[in-house]
Amino acid sequence: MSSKKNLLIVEDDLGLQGQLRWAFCGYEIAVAKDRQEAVALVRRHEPPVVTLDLGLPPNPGGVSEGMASLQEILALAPYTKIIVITGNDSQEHAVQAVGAGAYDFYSKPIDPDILKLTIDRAYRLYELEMENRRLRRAGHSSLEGVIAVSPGMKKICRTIEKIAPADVTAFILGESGTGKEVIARALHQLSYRREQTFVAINCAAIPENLLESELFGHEKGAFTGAVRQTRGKIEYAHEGTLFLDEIGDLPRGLQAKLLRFLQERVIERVGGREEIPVDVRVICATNQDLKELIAQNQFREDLYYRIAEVTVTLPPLRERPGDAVVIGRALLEHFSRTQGKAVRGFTDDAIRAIETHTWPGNVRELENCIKRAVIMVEGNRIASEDLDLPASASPEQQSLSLNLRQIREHTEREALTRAITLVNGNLSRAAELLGVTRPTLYALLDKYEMRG
Ligand SMILES: Nc1ncnc2c1ncn2[C@@H]1O[C@H](COP(=O)(O)OP(=O)(O)OP(=O)(O)O)[C@@H](O)[C@H]1O
Repeated sequence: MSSKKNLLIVEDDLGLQGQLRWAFCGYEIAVAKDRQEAVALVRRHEPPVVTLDLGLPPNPGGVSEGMASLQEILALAPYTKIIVITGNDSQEHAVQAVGAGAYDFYSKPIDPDILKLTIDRAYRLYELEMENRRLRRAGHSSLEGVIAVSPGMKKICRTIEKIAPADVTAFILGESGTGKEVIARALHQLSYRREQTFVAINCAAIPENLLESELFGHEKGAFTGAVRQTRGKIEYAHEGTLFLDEIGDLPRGLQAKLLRFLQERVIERVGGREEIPVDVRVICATNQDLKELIAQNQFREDLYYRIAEVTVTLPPLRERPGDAVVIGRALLEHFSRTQGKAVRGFTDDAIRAIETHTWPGNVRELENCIKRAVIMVEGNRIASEDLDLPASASPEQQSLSLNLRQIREHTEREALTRAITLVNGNLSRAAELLGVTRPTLYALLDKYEMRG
């Protein structure tokens, strides 16, 4: 296969075709004379860049065929960079074409040297976007649904990978919206129970008098309204995973019953006498300080040790350098698809705003913010004002440390993450941006365990 870059020239004028072929001989060139051929060649070669004459047969004097070709090519290959070639008196059509998704326009007469600059720029952008997408996919960690680039979260992903195959009871701690349920689901997906059900129950959302039967089920006639035998969530999760969210809100009486289940792996339905063996993996989560609840006698210490066989503490988003931007990009892609809007990215100031905001509501707040911005934005890129965030964190929101080594390490880590995020993971460019050599960059990445 040729290592040359593919370029498709869509041009009906034979003279111009020859001139362009010759001028761009450094590229692997395909030439189409009309819409049909152009579309066929896009299908075959998937060229990253296309030059497209707007005046094509059967309407060489107008722009309808050119515009239709533009739309068809973009529908087939939305990342293609199309440079529209127009007559020098049709600026209006050029602008219209860019509005319809063309990368740029060029007015005749053609100066190949100048056109080549535009084409080269289009290639660079295309490659950058591909790298960006690759990175975004890379940001999708080995854990389903979990996007993470920060060292803290990567470490957590490794922990989850390790504990998934073992049937230990995991305890996930973290502020609201940090992704505790996402991590619990990912843990289930990585375990041998993945084919079975994942049952989630929020202990704080169900009134105390209903929670027992919700968890353990009940026999017919166990209480007024118990008209038939009903299985509880624990039984539903048999052979799968049971996720008990807000475990700190479990009433004392039920704590004893849950403890017994965790020790003996049998349940008794409310009003029942039969012991039913259930095989589930239990994952608990909370954003409360259970030690404090134990001290206040609101949570049983023996239950705590039973559920916390392995504790995973999710850092808040503000302590996960780089995560807000990569998660933000994935959310932008998701919401622009689901909202049917062609939003292509963030402006640099929007990225800075995302990086500097402290996200007290964590990923959930980020999610709401990006969704709103996608709905409200008028152009095809989200700017900082569309995000509607405060300009920057107030000094009291930023923790102060007076230990010089800690400050240096923290700053270095942040600079590395920022640089790598800004250049979409291209390490040569990150080294350039940081003013260090590549080996120095690698050494720093190793030092902070930020590689791979
Ligand atoms: N690392 C991540 N990558 C992608 N999406 C995430 C990530 N973490 C969280 N989310 C998304 O953020 C939202 C909140 O996550 P989740 O419900 O897991 O948080 P939580 O800590 O369980 O919240 P709460 O304590 O309020 O129950 C969800 O929509 C989830 O999909």
